[in-house]
Amino acid sequence: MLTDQSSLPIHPCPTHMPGPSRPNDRNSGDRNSGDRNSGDEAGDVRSDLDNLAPWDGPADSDQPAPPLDFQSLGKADADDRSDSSDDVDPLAVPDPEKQKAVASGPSQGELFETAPPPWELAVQDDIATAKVVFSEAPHGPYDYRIPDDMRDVLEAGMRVRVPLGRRRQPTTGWCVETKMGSAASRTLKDIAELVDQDPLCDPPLVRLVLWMSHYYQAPAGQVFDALIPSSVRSGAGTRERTYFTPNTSLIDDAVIEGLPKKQQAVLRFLIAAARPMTSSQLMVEAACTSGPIKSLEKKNLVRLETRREMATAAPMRWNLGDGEVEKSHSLTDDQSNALQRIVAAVDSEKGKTLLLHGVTGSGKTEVYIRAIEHLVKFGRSAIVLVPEISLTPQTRGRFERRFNSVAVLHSQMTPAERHFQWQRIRTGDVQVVVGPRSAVFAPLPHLGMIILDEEHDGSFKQDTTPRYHARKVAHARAMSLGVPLVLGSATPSMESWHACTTGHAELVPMPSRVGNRPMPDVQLVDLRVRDDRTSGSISRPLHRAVEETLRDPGGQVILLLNRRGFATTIQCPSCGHVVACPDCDMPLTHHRDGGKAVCHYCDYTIATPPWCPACRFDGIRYGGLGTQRLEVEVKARFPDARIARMDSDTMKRPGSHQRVLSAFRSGEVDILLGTQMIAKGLDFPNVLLVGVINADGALHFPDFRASERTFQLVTQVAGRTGRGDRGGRVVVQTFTPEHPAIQAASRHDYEQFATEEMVNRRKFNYPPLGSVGRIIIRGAVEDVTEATAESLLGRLEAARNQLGHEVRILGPAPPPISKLRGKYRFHILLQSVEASHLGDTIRRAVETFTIPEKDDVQYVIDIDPMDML
Ligand SMILES: Nc1ncnc2c1ncn2[C@@H]1O[C@H](COP(=O)(O)OP(=O)(O)OP(=O)(O)O)[C@@H](O)[C@H]1O
Ligand SMILES: [Zn+2]
Repeated sequence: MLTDQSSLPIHPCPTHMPGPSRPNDRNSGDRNSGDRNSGDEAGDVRSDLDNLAPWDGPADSDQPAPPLDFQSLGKADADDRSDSSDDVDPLAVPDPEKQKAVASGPSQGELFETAPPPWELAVQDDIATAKVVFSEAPHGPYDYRIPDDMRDVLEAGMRVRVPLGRRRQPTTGWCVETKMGSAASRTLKDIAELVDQDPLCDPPLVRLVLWMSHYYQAPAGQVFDALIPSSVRSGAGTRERTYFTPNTSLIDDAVIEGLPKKQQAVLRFLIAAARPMTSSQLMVEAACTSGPIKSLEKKNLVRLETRREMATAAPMRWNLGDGEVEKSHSLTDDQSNALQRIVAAVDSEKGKTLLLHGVTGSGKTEVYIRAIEHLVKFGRSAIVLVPEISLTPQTRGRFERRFNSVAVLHSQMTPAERHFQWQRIRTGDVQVVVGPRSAVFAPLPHLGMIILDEEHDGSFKQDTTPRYHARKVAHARAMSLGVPLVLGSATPSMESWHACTTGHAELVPMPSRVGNRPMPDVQLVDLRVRDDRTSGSISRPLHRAVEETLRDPGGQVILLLNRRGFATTIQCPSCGHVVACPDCDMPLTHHRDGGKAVCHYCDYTIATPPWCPACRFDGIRYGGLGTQRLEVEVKARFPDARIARMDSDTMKRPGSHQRVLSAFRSGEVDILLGTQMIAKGLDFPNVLLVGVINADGALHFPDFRASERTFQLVTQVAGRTGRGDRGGRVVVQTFTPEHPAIQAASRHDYEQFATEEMVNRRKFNYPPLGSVGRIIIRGAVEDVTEATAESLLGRLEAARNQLGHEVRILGPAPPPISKLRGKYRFHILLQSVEASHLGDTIRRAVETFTIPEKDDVQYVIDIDPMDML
């Protein structure tokens, strides 16, 4: 990859490194690292930003690199686009040396005043070095010498143990590059030890790590940790076994003849077996005790080799005897057209993005399956990413029945299972990987396609470092391998829709439902109209509709309320006091089971106070509506109906999700009520009515995506009905029936919504028309935190001005959650039409930005944030 050695920034052995990130000062790197165990935002801490070396080589594959100018979807931030406007490597990371006006680290010149004499250069050419990054601060990269005996073994993507600073024990890091010759080799320390025998990441994945590290401004070591599950890193479910082989160089007939009888027998057996054997295998098969084996070992006539192996056999395959059958349907016209276009993309062997815009119930899954069937014929494999909640037995079953070898990854696997699946995937045993966002990293050796189902779903964005979006990473990975990326949704994200209008993705519409079923009728109930209102949360029209549906034999109802708990505020009617979380300043939610008041941001829980904690007034009031209160009301209104509630409170135990859904499927439940969990992907033909209790819930958030979320939620939940031959209808309760998002959802009109929404986004160049970055600053003392935010703002403005980039910088301001887990929060928003300008500005600003340890303030960079809370 690297050709011009002389221009390399040399990262000398850490102990010799001056400057702010000097690792021998143990604390300096951890300066901003805060409390690593505090949950969501833990660990996503910036200290010194990586001095990334110039990883700007071409892709390893001989596939032509696709053009990269992919507005906001997968724009890989290739700043060196000017070099070659067309063939830009999607994983290219710009050369910091080219960009840096002020070098932050020591340059080669500063370190070595005189050039080494030529004879030394000749020797140095023969020195192999490795670049190593760390997940804990200091993050590197630092160069190390590769000892001769490791030269042929060490590759990028392996873990190594190396001396770091003054630490007594070697530190584990990831090798990201090996190369020959280094002018500074005299000062380099040796790699102490290899942790892995084989790389855990192949070269394309290593490049993906480096690209993610650059784009998301996260330490490469932490990106590796996100890529390689901890169960794999720790070898969960494995054990070490020692194997014996004959030491042929010392063995001849005379030697064997000279041995005692038992040892002779064992050695002959081992030679004849012609494979390495463990001592227990030998003892059984050669019918001996451990004595002769030990003697042979002492005489050096057998060689020992330890290997780490899976201790357990395959975890059980999903129990397919669940009474379901998977029919292979004859395709609808929409489906065959969509399939043709995907197959054409696969056969073109080019990286290409397709957006499958299929209305709810159009049969998108069948298209994915057929497309994968096409791929598997050529020995290739696919990744299917789904929202975690869609990993229901229904989805698993669909894939497992149609392919011989499927790996389903989900959050309830044991570490050993996860490791086992990872190994299976890596050996090329698996045709299809189905899983949530982290499955985008599945190490399939012959990856031929990536599919994101429900691509608009918020769960594809990770909310801890590295704060990646699986769609963007999937795009980068697919394009670098030259394989298609298929995005599927009934309500595509504005990003993906925009990519189609700019020619960066191909739109594949599926406008009709399977069997030409009509889309369900949607009735809007205006909650401002008195006559329709009741004292509860279910309006008269919705009440009537539920009654009618329950009278229909087998008719089922889904009710959506996107708020869990019983009451969302606990307020004193006398003094107005609201019971709030002391750590987050957010109102506590009353949960009836157990009489608890819970903070939904940090889980802080107290017994619900019987009187006002402020004025002792005896008559505290529960306001607002959660799913628990709705359940109580529904039970009272429809006493004969069988009701199930589905939200994260009732779905805590493994398998509970599946139990409720199969009860609903088999007709043992008449009314299923719950949060957005029930809005996604469910396919039940007897659902004749969907009720939305409050469509405005998400509308008034201070977030430019509020309309989009509302449209998606209402459209998706509406799509759960009318999926059988019995039709279906939808009742949506709202205080703003005239809102464009609600209007468009009521007509199932995505295009109308998208067109209007794009006009709004254009006004302020919000994504997808521009890029947004967010920096959250948090600390224990409010004004110190604010002052830190202000000084970061100054850096950002200076960086922008130096670079001459057009970047709008807003803030610092307190976000809606202005206090979380006892820390005050401020945020700064950055906006730019060019993603790379935004990234450069932040990178430049934080390069030398350090916060005094005593301030106890940390900051987090979130590129393409999905929420502003
Ligand atoms: N060609 C076909 N003929 C008959 N039934 C089909 C066909 N294709 C799919 N189906 C069935 O139609 C139903 C809906 O399919 P699927 O769940 O894939 O839709 P979808 O497009 O993913 O919908 P949603 O976006 O609402 O989740 C499933 O029960 C599936 O088995
Ligand atoms: Zn809290």
